[in-house]
Amino acid sequence: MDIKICGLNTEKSVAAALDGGASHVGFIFFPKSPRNIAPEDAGRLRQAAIGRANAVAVTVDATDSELERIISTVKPDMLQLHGKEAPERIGEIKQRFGLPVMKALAISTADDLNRIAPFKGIADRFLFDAKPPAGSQLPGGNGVSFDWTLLSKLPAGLDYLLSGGINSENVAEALRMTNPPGLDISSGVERTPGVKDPALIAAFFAAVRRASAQSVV
Ligand SMILES: O=C(O)c1ccccc1NCC(=O)[C@H](O)[C@H](O)COP(=O)(O)O
Repeated sequence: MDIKICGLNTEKSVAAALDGGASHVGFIFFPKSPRNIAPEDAGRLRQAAIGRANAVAVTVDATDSELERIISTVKPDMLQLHGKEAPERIGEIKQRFGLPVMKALAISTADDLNRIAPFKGIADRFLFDAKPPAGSQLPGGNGVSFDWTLLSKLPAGLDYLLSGGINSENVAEALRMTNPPGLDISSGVERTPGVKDPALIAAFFAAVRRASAQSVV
């Protein structure tokens, strides 16, 4: 199963994610986020992931020139579009930059699942996150979960990461309820907003391994 640790901004946190077995390491390019990172710093940190994990650049309604700067500096393996990007815009971005795209969609009701269809065949993957709480300036990284039972209605075979408020305590339940192709976690492995804790990252991977072992028995 894929596991993306998102919002990394130090060498130690990248190392903890890679040592734990992360398939994806995420870097946030959104100035209002406590996890925002300069492309030059992300470009340096992502070196450790080469040959071990995919580097994901997370942007929010970025312009072509912003994307150009991030992509040329960081050389990510994938883009995560976490804003209000329409399917047409995603098609343009894919054509212009030639990178796979993961489209983030916020889920709070069964109706939100209807927003998936227009992106099928355009987005390479989905990331299902919770809606930001009232007053939050962040479209992601809010540490809140949505009702995972809604995902029982997903089209079969859809490739997605389950995201939003996942942590060591609830990951077993998340896996049991949704059996997702992948997981994404950010604030659940932080000491304070924007500050990843290598010990919490290690504990998270241990919790995933325990949960996976139990599901095999
Ligand atoms: O994490 C952020 O600060 C952020 C800001 C703007 C857009 C997206 C952002 N995060 C994207 C992610 O993929 C997070 O890992 C995801 O939202 C889950 O976060 P959390 O609920 O804290 O685990």
